[in-house]
Amino acid sequence: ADFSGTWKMKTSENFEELLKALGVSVFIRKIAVAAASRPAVEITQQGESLSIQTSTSVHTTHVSFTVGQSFNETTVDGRLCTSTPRWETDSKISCEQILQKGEGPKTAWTREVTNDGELILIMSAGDVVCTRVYQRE
Ligand SMILES: C=C1C2=C(C[C@@]1(C)C/C=C/C(C)=C/C(=O)O)C(C)(C)CCC2
Repeated sequence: ADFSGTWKMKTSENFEELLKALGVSVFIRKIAVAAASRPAVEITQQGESLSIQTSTSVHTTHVSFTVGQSFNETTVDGRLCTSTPRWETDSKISCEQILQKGEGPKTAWTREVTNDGELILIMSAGDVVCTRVYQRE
């Protein structure tokens, strides 16, 4: 599947609960929830390699990875981790994360392009699951 595109978020569920599960303070959570309510997501994909830029008013992340190869990124609450993305189906990437330092709930994400051209991001922390749906601009 092709993840490339400029994506705007349509719905988000449990984002604040996800940050809470990760121990983010209520003050920072309020900033993150407000900023993350209007993300600009830019994805370019060449074969197995993806580059994902996620911009908000207070924080922009940029990751590049090749499916099947581990890479360093940060968890959604900003902690360094080693991520291992794999194809779960030919249109869904599942990525397990291992914190590089310290302890915390198990985190992971999946990104999937659906048949009707939406992008679904699922982020988990322990048993809390956040679902965000994007549409191409
Ligand atoms: C604004 C965010 C902030 C934080 C994380 C982030 C970056 C959350 C945004 C995530 C998005 C926009 C995900 C997506 O939709 O892919 C921190 C808690 C580190 C600090 C406060 C601001």
